[in-house]
Amino acid sequence: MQSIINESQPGRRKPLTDSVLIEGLAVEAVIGVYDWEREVCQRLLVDLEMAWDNRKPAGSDDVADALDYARVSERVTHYLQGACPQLLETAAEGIAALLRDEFNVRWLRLTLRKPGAVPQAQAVGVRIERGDR
Ligand SMILES: Nc1nc2c(c(=O)[nH]1)N=C([C@H](O)[C@@H](O)CO)CN2
Repeated sequence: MQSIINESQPGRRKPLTDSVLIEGLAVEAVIGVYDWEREVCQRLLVDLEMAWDNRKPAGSDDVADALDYARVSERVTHYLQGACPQLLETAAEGIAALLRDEFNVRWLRLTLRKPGAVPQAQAVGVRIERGDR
């Protein structure tokens, strides 16, 4: 008997359970809503979990099959240093869009922290999830 959830149906993708991680990527960038914030660089910390099928790179031992966390880190840094948004939300959405468009990441969870923003707090930030695993 056919089950109600049939993953062998054409067009139906199996959820990806593997991930590639980047944690605590530190980037100095212009970001903020106040005038003084447009004149200085502030530290941002990026945490990323990105769905990826890690079986192929594990089999080939070839970084070309992997989601290269070094290339992603470089691209995210470059984006943040060029975008100069006011809000963390805007920055987070921009990063999510480029990961999906340029790196073919189908699901991601992104946490963006601004450790210096509220002196009484260790860090403040936003977290988003985009796409489907
Ligand atoms: N949800 C948000 N709240 C605030 C942000 C932000 O990006 N997202 N930004 C600021 C200021 O830029 C702040 O970081 C200055 O300390 C305030 N609130």
